[in-house]
Amino acid sequence: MKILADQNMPLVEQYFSDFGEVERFDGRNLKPDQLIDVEVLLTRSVTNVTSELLAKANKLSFVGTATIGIDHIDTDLLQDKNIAFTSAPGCNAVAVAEYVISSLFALSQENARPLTGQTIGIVGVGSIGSCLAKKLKALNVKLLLCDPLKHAQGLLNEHVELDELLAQSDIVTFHVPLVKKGPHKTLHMMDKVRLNALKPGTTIINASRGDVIDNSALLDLMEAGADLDLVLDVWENEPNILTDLLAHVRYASVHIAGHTLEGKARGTQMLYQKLCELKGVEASKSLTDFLPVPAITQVAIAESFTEQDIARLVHTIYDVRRDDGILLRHLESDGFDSLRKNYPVRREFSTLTVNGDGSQLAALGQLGFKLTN
Ligand SMILES: NC(=O)C1=CN([C@@H]2O[C@H](COP(=O)(O)OP(=O)(O)OC[C@H]3O[C@@H](n4cnc5c(N)ncnc54)[C@H](O)[C@@H]3O)[C@@H](O)[C@H]2O)C=CC1
Ligand SMILES: O=C(O)C(=O)[C@H](O)COP(=O)(O)O
Repeated sequence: MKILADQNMPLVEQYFSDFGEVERFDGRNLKPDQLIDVEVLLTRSVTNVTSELLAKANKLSFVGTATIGIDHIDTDLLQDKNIAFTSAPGCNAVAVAEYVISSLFALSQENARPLTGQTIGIVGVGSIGSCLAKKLKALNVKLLLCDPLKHAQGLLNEHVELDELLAQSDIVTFHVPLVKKGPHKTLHMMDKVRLNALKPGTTIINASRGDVIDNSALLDLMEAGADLDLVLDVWENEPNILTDLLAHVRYASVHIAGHTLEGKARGTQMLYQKLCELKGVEASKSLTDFLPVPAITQVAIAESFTEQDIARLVHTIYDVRRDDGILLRHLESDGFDSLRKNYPVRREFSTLTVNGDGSQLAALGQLGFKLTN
């Protein structure tokens, strides 16, 4: 069996070589000829799986994307062609939630404004939004949640309409899929009108898809002197982003919010599990077979600790400012995709065990750290 996999997908040889020969491809430059005789195609978000790409795919029976987002895949086409498909729902939800939490603590430190008491609006309350909400409940913040689809299904009681959420929140973070049309479209959900209506001092975090915010309208607003704190991981027209916007962004990164070692590896594993299911074989390999021991595994904490102590703990594992530095310093010379390809190893909070006593400790467990007691 011929298996074609994105060059930035970890552990493919380890998981898939029992099925056949693995070949790698450059995600943004896959050509139809490369799909001749390929049975399994494993992609990430940068490969558009369209009828043009599949024009010569004579043996393709399975397409998997090791991502949560599926806006790059023509799923109707795959269904028409009877090609099995899976994505990796939730694979990097923890990673994105931790990216947001790292950003919140960094801003709180730099703005000398504690998180406690602030109102945080989460737009899109699926895998990522709900994982984030659960973690944030440990921090005494007020949460507002907006997800009209879940609300309509009876799965979210406390839904707040987007415009109300924008008016009431100090910080707004987006976790919606890219939906280009229909009543719940998210393309330019933050258009010129909504951007202009934001309260001065609002923080906007986008780690969903770049097109959710009209980047040109945002640039115009920032150039006109708007007082907003921007944390952007995703951009319109990646990899050729609106570089003028960078100067106005507090933390700018190259679409890496989900790129923990665990998040990416979980994505590969989920595709492996699906292929095993389709082939009727046992999925015997698991993440623990492959993930290395992290550099720091244990830390002790005093019985009583402050928000600053939690921030230090969070930033011991991941400080978003490390990624901001990478983008601003290297974008022109290295390019967006090269920075993504060479992204330094990042681990999740759960790799750190916190030793301590006291009633406050549970909050660290809720944030995702491991506890001994
Ligand atoms: N920056 C990064 O590295 C990553 C970005 N993502 C992006 O984040 C998105 C969300 O991921 P998940 O939470 O796992 O997806 P999900 O599908 O579990 O949740 C998305 C939620 O958004 C809601 N939603 C849809 N349209 C909406 C609207 N107009 N207003 C408010 N809510 C709406 C849905 O009802 C759903 O509950 C993905 O589709 C992907 O595009 C995902 C992983 C990593
Ligand atoms: O899961 C998603 O959706 C994402 O956006 C990925 O985490 C990042 O995409 P890649 O380009 O690394 O596939």
